[in-house]
Amino acid sequence: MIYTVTFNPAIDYVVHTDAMQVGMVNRSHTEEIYYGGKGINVSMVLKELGLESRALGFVAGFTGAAIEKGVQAKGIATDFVHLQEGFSRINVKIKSGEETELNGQGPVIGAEAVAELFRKLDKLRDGDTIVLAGSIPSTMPSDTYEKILAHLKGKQIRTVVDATKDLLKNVLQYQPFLIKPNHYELGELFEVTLHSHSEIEAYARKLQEMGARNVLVSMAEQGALLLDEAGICHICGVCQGTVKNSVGAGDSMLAGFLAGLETGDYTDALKLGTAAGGATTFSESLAERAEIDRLLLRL
Ligand SMILES: Nc1ncnc2c1ncn2[C@@H]1O[C@H](COP(=O)(O)OP(=O)(O)O)[C@@H](O)[C@H]1O
Ligand SMILES: O=P(O)(O)OC[C@H]1O[C@](O)(COP(=O)(O)O)[C@@H](O)[C@@H]1O
Repeated sequence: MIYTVTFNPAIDYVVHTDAMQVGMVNRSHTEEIYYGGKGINVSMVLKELGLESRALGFVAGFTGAAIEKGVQAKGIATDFVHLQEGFSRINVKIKSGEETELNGQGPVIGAEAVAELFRKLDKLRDGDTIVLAGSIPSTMPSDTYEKILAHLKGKQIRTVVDATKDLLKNVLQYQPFLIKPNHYELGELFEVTLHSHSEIEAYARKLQEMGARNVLVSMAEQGALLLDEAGICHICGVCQGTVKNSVGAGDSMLAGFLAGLETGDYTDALKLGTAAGGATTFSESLAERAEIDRLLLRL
C-alpha cells in the first residue's frame, strides 16, 4: 500500500482574471476549487493511474471536512487526524497570464495530534511506501519529517519526501528512497542558482552523498533529471502542449514516477512521471489518465 501524508492539506481556490493589479479591486471571470496539498495531489494522480493509496494528514474545520469528503469522493481511502480547532487552509492561485500563489498558514497542530498521526503510522508494514509531501505549519518543529522517518526505521518501507529547505535536509540521514526537489529548491538548499544540467547533476550528487538514494529533480519546462541509486544520471525532456496550469505538476510527476516503478525500471518511471507532469500542466486541473497515456506515447 502507498500512504501519502499531507500535514497541511488545502482547498486550492483558483481564480482567473484578465489583468491583476496590485493594490486595486480585481474581479475574476471564473473560479474553481480543488482539494489539494501535495500528498493529496499525489493520491489523486495515483488513483488516475490505477494505484490505490491511503491519504493521511491533518484536517480541521469546515474546509477540512470538505477536503476529506472531496478526497473520498474520488475513491481514495483516507485516515486523517481531525483537529479540534482552526480550519484547513485555502490556497489562492491567481491566474492572469502568469500565476501568483498565496498559500495559507494552516491550523495549529498540537503534540497530541502528532502522536495520533504516529499511531496511524504504526499500521505501515514491510513493503509499503510512504510519501511525505508539502509544507508543515510554521507552528511545528522543522524536524517533524525526520522524526517520522526515525519512527519507521527498522521496517522495510520505501520513503519518499517532497519538501523544501530544512524539512528535506533533515531527512537525508535516514536514506530516503526518493526525494523530489525542483531545480530551484535544489539550488536553495545550497544557496546557489542552478542553470545547466551538469550543475544540477553535481548538486543532486551532493544530496546523494548526504544520504538520499534516488534524487529526482524536476525542472519545469526544461524536463527532469534523475540520479538513480546506482549513480546513473537520466535526463528526460518535456511533452509538448499548451500550458494551462502549473499547480500540482510536481506532485503529478511524483505519482507517475512511483506508478512507473510498479511495473518498470527507472527510465520507464521517469517517462511516466514526465507524462503525468505534462498532463497536469496542459489541463486546468490534475492529470487525467487519457491525457497521460496520450503524452506517454510521444516520449
Ligand atoms: N511548461 C511545461 N511544459 C511541459 N511539461 C511541464 C511544464 N512544466 C512542468 N512540466 C512537467 O511537470 C514536471 C514537474 O514540474 P515542476 O514545475 O518542475 O514541478 P514543481 O511543481 O514541483 O515545481 C516537469 O519535470 C515536466 O515534466
Ligand atoms: O505545484 P506543486 O509543487 O506540485 O504543489 C501544488 C500543491 O502544493 C500547494 O501549493 C501547497 O504547497 P505547500 O504544502 O508546500 O505549501 C497546494 O496548494 C497545491 O495543491
